[in-house]
Amino acid sequence: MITIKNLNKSYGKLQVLKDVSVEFPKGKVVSVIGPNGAGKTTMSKCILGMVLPDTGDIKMNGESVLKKYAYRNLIGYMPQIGRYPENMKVRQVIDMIRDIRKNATIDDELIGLYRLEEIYEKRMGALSGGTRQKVSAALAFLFDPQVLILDEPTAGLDPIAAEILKGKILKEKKKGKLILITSHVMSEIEEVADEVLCIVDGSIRFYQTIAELKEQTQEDRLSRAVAKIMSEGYTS
Ligand SMILES: Nc1ncnc2c1ncn2[C@@H]1O[C@H](COP(=O)(O)OP(=O)(O)OP(=O)(O)O)[C@@H](O)[C@H]1O
Repeated sequence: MITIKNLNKSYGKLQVLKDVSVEFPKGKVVSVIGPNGAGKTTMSKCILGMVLPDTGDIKMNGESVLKKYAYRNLIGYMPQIGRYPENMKVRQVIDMIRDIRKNATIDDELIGLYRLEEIYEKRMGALSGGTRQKVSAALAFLFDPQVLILDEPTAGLDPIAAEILKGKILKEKKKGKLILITSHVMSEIEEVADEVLCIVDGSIRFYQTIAELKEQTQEDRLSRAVAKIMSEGYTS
């Protein structure tokens, strides 16, 4: 569904992505892991067209996305930190985004599950960090996109809100969507993801299913399997 080929990106002298090639199939939840600063968000932003790679290509459903725009309608994005006009009310933000895509199919399930209507008249600037995350999650899923890119989606969410989001992720996966999740929480990845892509220092360290990782390391917990691979220098 998304194919990345020989992607390179530098910021000044710092090479953040080094010849990254990977293929993400539909109907999977892929967790993107790796140390802080490894290049995970930069890769996501390249897919979204928010960062232009220096070299390489990204294809969605067989077509290059570089310097194109229409494909973005197929992707829902939840950023690590959602930035909104502080003075706008929650209702105004949601209406504004809806207005941009008048003819799109609407999936407002998360608006209901998070009871966002109850805070519609609050200003974005007055929301707690977790509530702001709920708005970001609701917006990411709002247009029923084929692909979801979620950057540390449960960071800051309370346990109930996090469960609701995990449930939603699994529900959308069943519909054949591709969901990429950046996360540092291994227990959570284990609950929702099928595959793990590990990026270290701008390069892919491994891309395997959770079952393969456990089998290869003979560990039954993902956190231990990943720790073992990282410390013992396994590659695949
Ligand atoms: N706009 C930018 N200008 C300059 N350097 C940047 C920019 N965006 C990211 N970087 C640098 O690129 C590197 C990779 O950043 P990126 O955000 O992709 O990492 P990450 O793997 O998502 O990290 P984290 O787990 O901390 O979110 C970091 O060293 C970061 O400082």
